[in-house]
Amino acid sequence: MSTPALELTALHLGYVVRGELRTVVRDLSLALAPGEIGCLLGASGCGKSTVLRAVAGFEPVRGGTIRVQGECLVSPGKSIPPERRRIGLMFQDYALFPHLDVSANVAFGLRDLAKEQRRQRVARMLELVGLPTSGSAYPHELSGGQQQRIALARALAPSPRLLLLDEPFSNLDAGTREHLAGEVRALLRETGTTALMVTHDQGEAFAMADSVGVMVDGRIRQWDRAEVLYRRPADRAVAAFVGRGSVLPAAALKLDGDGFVLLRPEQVVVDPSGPIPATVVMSRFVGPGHVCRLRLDGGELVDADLPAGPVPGPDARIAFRLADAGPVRLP
Ligand SMILES: Nc1ncnc2c1ncn2[C@@H]1O[C@H](COP(=O)(O)OP(=O)(O)OP(=O)(O)O)[C@@H](O)[C@H]1O
Repeated sequence: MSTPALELTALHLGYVVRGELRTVVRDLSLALAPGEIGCLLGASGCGKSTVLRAVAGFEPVRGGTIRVQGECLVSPGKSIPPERRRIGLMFQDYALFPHLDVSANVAFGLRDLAKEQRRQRVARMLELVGLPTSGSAYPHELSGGQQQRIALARALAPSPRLLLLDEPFSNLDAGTREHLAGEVRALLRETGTTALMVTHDQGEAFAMADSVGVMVDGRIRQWDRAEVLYRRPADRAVAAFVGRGSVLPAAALKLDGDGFVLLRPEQVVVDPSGPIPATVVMSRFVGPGHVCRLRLDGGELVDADLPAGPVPGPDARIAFRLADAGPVRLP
């Protein structure tokens, strides 16, 4: 394998609170190939922003190493300062400078370039993010989505070796978020930029990333492609965090063996001759079909996505079978 663009090895991170070290990230390792987009996905407080801040150089590392393109930035006793890391940032709390126009914002990291080169680079970046005529606008004159594109242009302008994105679209409405995530992904591809993003939003993670790490309590539980996380979650915590579904004892679905299985809503097939009886608790039209909640006779609740057509009302008795690609057994 070629040298990873980013390599975190056995990272330990924490904060000193009232004189005591509180570890919040434990033994975290990951590697991104050149041009790869990775994402840490996890609930609030799991430690994902701390990882990004440590890679940027804003948090001390308590153990482990950070390498970018093979260069060691952090190891025991060594830490290269943030301004020498050549890493681009798109952080929520690193908004555009309100008193500078768009061109000056994008030019911010280009002070080493001659004036004409700088002007050309800014124009190229504004074109890249689809806002070629916005150079003289001020941030407050732009929409939230446009501001994020300018923030991206500013981050990419100095050709960073790595781009870090912290919940980059969380202030935007759901439609804009999805659209922009797709656009930014295409842009990073076009520029061959390696990126590490963090978010608690699965939609954002899946829309952007090649590889996603689900983080629980300071550790990566599973690092995989989105589809693998969805279809073969490594444990119950990942199963519960990624996608909709129900974690049930195998016996509740009349399957052999002990242990638990993950049943996704699309794996429930309503069938009058199916082996599993249930009662409809709730059904809601979402177009083109319905989302339903069913109660099994043992009391377990199951989410089901039913296709378009008549849907039994609340309290109706139904029966279902499992789709061929049935539930996944969980360790
Ligand atoms: N400066 C700090 N001093 C002490 N503890 C902190 C500090 N910053 C964060 N923490 C704690 O570290 C843990 C991880 O915080 P972090 O911000 O990395 O989580 P996160 O997963 O990014 O959450 P969010 O999505 O809410 O930003 C939390 O328990 C938080 O309270």
